[in-house]
Amino acid sequence: MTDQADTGPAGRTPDGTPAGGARSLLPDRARVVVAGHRGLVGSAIARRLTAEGHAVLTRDRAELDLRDAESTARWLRATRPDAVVLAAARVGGIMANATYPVQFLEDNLRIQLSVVAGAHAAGVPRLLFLGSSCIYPRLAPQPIREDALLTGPLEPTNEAYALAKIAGIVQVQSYRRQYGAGYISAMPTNLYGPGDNFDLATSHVLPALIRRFHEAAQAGAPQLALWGSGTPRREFLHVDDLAAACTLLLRRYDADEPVNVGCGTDLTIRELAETVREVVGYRGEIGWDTTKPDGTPRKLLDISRLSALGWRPRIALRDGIAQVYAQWRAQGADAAPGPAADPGAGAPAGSH
Ligand SMILES: NC(=O)C1=CN([C@@H]2O[C@H](COP(=O)(O)OP(=O)(O)OC[C@H]3O[C@@H](n4cnc5c(N)ncnc54)[C@H](OP(=O)(O)O)[C@@H]3O)[C@@H](O)[C@H]2O)C=CC1
Ligand SMILES: C[C@H]1O[C@H](OP(=O)(O)OP(=O)(O)OC[C@H]2O[C@@H](n3cnc4c(=O)[nH]c(N)nc43)[C@H](O)[C@@H]2O)[C@@H](O)[C@@H](O)C1=O
Repeated sequence: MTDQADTGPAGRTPDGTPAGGARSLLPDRARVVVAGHRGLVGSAIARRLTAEGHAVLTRDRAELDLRDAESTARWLRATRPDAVVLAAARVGGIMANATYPVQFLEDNLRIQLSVVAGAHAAGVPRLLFLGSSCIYPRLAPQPIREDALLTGPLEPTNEAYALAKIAGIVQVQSYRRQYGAGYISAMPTNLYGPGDNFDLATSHVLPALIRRFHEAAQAGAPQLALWGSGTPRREFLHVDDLAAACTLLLRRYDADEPVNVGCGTDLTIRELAETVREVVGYRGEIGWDTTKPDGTPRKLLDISRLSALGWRPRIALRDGIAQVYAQWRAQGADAAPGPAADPGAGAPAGSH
């Protein structure tokens, strides 16, 4: 069995070895702060850590704004965890990134400064920083290796966010180089899973397509216009697979270079749309609104570094989409009215 199976008895990893133990960089029953614990990624990592027998420590945003360096440092000093996972960030899809570059740059820089510096000041020995595949050059050779970082111009629609994330990587590397801190970075590809953001103005493509196809099917709309040309290629990883990679890295990885986390295969947005359409059961026509941006043409990650540690993704894309769609409907979220309803349904810019 790989290190990737879902759960095991408390205190043990899914491959049956102790969650901590002599070879692990994370002690048994570690106390781990998860910053961003209510988000897509943070909640999945918190579930995974709990399943492995660790204690997850959190603070809601209403009590602690992580952009506030002093309060964050005070909380980390009082908590003194064994490790910190930094999964708090301002996150969004292509339109949110392109529309609010100031917030994507400044909020993320401030959160990273607070949490990483605060963890070091509190003597926290392990920290995992979550970056993103958008840190790599827009036209990086595919699949993208970690050493492609800073070798070319970035994708303009998410340049501000990417630069904040690159600063986070360098910050983590600097604490390692200057102070010998056991701080590491993971670079996930596009993620999806339970608890994703379905707000059409700010979401990533996968939850947006689930919602838009669902609403178009409910309305009996004959056509639905999706964004861009449909030709960009993306790689999609279920967040539970990411969470397994993150706890593996906390246990086993202790080096300067970031680690890519992807599933190893990609598909076009058009192919993704066909898959989501089938899962949801929409029978109308798909059009493409080419006034909306495509973003990066392709960003498939090279995952050899992570694979060498024994990690494998387990959740097939179609199964994951069906799971997320079922969960979203079970939560009654599909019935929610409001401003996020899709103005594009039934009014495509062009059909193919
Ligand atoms: N989603 C994706 O496709 C990808 C995500 N990532 C990375 O994973 C990480 C998490 O992303 P994801 O889970 O998708 O994002 P979400 O938006 O789902 O979650 C972000 C979390 O950060 C918290 N947060 C944001 N700002 C603050 C703040 N000022 N103070 C306290 N908490 C704050 C949010 O709190 P609240 O819930 O209260 O709003 C939320 O819990 C990010 O670093 C992102 O770059 C990387 C690649 C792809
Ligand atoms: C994770 C990653 O996520 C972002 O980068 P992105 O992958 O370009 O973002 P996306 O998921 O929003 O779009 C992917 C593709 O899909 C197309 N698309 C079609 N129809 C819809 C649609 O309805 N909504 C959205 N959002 N996209 C659509 C869209 O035009 C694009 O071609 C950045 O935040 C970046 O910083 C980052 O890290």
